[in-house]
Amino acid sequence: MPNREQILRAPKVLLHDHLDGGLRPATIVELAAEQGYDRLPATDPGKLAVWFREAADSGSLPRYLETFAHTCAVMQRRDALVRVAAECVEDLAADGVVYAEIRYAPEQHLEDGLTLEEVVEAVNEGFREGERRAAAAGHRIRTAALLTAMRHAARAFEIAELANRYRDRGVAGFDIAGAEAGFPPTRHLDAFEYLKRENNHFTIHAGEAFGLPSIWQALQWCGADRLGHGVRIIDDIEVGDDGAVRLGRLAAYVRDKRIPLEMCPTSNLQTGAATSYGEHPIGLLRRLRFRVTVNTDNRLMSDTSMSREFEHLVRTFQYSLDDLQWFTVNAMKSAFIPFDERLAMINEVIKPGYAALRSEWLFPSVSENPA
Ligand SMILES: O=c1[nH]cnc2c1ncn2[C@@H]1O[C@H](CO)[C@@H](O)[C@H]1O
Ligand SMILES: [Zn+2]
Repeated sequence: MPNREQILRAPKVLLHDHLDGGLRPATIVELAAEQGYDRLPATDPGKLAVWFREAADSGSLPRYLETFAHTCAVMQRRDALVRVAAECVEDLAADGVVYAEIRYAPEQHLEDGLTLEEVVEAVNEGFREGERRAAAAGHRIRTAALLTAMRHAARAFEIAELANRYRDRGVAGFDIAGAEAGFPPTRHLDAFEYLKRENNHFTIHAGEAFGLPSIWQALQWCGADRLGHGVRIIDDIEVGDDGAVRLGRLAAYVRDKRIPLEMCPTSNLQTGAATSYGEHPIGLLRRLRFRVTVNTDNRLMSDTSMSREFEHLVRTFQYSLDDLQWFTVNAMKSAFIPFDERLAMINEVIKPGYAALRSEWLFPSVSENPA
């Protein structure tokens, strides 16, 4: 089993990470002070970090989502967006992430007068700055934005157009997020149909706080390329007492068509979508060879990172470096950047990275961690 330090150095790919769910606590405190935002639940970064984790640990998605009011509050100005985006990339790179798609909802950053375009450009600038700083610190990382529309709102078409306008300028695709129950994906069918006509890519948060009908709509009505979470697909899988597995039609479709599942184990424990790491559907889905990927969702609210998600899985399911490589290659195959770039990432970055880790035992006296 890989140890913590090897997991940190293993190349990792992250497809599902919210920009407004990953701020550094100290940055929130500083931005709030600069901007005169006085509603933070704590002004000590350590206490604020604990507050986010505990408040998000609510067992309900709507209550989990309330915590974003404080992060979005300090992300209304250009310089704040640039800073948060740059720090996000630095943090991911320091954690060994080599490719990340980071999402956010531009419509949530307009309160101080920025336009949708200004929001996208500020975040893009921050991502590029973060990539440069990471490289200077010895970490190579490539990042792209996904533009999210909020499912309770009515701006999905406009945000889809925005994503399309910036598709060769830092934006790799589109997403919808927010409370799931009561807001089915078909509410935004016009946006998805538009993106399909434009040959663009999108993922949909589905099967997290609501079950199979949400997944079915996301795939069969909306045509999602990937599923955000998708954990409830487990409801369409039967495991008999003898261990025999039977897939329903929808689960079989998801597996047969290699639909990527953006799974976020820790986030699911907080929102009540799963009860423990051991019981999390990711174990069975990986065994059945669904196209499972591992993600952070919200690093701040879940007090997590890609390495920590991997560590939990390694501890729970005894995963090896081969398993971690499998998740990572799955994620890279499922990314929204062009095929030749994904392939080169797999062959030139990911596989050699894991091969180097796997061969360390051959050189015990030079290995950084001989145990
Ligand atoms: O797990 C999730 N499920 C649904 N919506 C989410 C989740 N995490 C974050 N957001 C929502 O996405 C917005 C844009 O990033 C966040 O502001 C939050 O409201
Ligand atoms: Zn999410």
